[in-house]
Amino acid sequence: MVEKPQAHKNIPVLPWMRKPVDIIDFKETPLHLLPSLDSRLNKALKNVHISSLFPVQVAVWQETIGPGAFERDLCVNSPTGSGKTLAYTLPIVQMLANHSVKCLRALVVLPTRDLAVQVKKVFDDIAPAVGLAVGLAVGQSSLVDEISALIQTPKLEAGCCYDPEDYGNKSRSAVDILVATPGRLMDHINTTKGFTLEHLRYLVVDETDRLLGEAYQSWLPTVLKCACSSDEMLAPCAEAFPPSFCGSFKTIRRFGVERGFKDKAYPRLVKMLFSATLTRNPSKLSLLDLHHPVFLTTGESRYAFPEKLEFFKVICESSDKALYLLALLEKLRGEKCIVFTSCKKMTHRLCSLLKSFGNLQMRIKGYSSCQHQAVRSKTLNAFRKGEVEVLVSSDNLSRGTDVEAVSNVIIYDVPRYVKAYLHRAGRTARAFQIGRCFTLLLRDEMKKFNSLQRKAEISSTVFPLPAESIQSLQAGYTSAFDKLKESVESEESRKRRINFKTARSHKAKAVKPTNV
Ligand SMILES: Nc1ncnc2c1ncn2[C@@H]1O[C@H](COP(=O)(O)OP(=O)(O)OP(=O)(O)O)[C@@H](O)[C@H]1O
Repeated sequence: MVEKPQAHKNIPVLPWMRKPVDIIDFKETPLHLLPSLDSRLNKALKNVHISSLFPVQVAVWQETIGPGAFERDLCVNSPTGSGKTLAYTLPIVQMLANHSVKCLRALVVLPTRDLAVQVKKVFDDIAPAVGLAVGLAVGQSSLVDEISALIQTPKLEAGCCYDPEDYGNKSRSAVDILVATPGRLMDHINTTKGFTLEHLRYLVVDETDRLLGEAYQSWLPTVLKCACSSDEMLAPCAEAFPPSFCGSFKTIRRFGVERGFKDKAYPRLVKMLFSATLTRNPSKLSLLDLHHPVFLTTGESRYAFPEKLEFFKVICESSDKALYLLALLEKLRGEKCIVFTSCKKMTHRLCSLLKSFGNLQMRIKGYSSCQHQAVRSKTLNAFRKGEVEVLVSSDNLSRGTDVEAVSNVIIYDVPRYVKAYLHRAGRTARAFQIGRCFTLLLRDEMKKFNSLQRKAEISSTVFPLPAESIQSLQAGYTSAFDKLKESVESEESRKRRINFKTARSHKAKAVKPTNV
């Protein structure tokens, strides 16, 4: 393996990040040439039409199952849509394939519920083939239902008396692998009887930069504390927490030797980090207490985009930006598109405008954090099935979401940061397919956009929209815009009325005499 020096020496990075393994040196490999692949997994992969592994998957396989054999923690930075999910699910499932006793050995943490559901599906494609059960802790169902899916309690026999304490201690994990969001994971750690991380061997932090960017009730130090024995626990942040930090939950990591590391008698907790924009911030990475980490990245650029992604820009005036979007959507009719806006308010307004434009016969839906989770999941499913052609969203959908056959991403509002641009653009051209990213640009945004392109090391060409196609939409657009104005005004006056009523009732309560 050739270890290439990193190009960006001016960015302060940890020493091990300066000598990455380049994923470009790995080639797509047919399953039958993959060393040591369990034949049951080979079959399961073929059942879901996977006949070869992508380069990042081969690179991770080499570090985990091959000569590297999980000796070091892994930090993987690989473009959007390059197959990072299977890169970690496959080695974990292969490693756990021969365990007959059920206990929670692998934990995957993701920032959102939809992403966790998506990753669980990838595990579900392969894990049952080797007898492994996969659980989901995301708050999709009630806590009680979730607990009964995750924890096995001993069957009670009629006529016998049970000590409730003893009964609770006999509860054990019903799953080998758990995919979770941080909030629900913390609920189980703090309150679920029988839920334990003491057997944990693999911890995956997917979308690492996003998860490390937000504290989410200190989920990371808690997980590390619960999963590592007290003498192994080295995370610097752990000392900041009092002994009662994990509530009634205590972890004594067992000394059952499955695979010793160096002179240690217990299996090490292997940590794997994955992102298309992996953080290089030493203080953030230090929170993970990584063990001789190996850094796998693609090429020498700080930001790598999918190979077959093409970039276009549409230049317009602020007064008719939405009109240009309409003309562009007309042009892309019949192809799946995601339109990215700057915020949920914009998503809502743009979506209303597009819907009230009568001539555009396309199924358009909005996806935003204003909506209930069930509504969002339903919308996403409809988009996956092709029942919705255009999805309008803010950054809620930009990370990790994998929808097949999205041909175009349209960036309606230019984001400030390259990372945000990269994740949005990466919803297309996935799995080495072709895709197009269009950016709508006002003239005075050109300078800012050029600087973003320089940082991202990409360039875009102007996408021509003929003047006639714009003019033909003008009348319909003006009437849709008027309708939108009316609905925004009525919505705002309704909000004002509600606020006024609420304030009046608060005031009335405040002056009510207390006669107790
Ligand atoms: N070996 C493979 N053969 C065929 N398709 C694959 C293979 N591996 C992954 N895919 C498909 O590629 C798509 C992208 O994979 P995945 O979602 O894991 O990408 P990712 O690198 O995690 O992207 P992001 O950074 O956006 O989260 C998925 O639809 C997946 O089914």
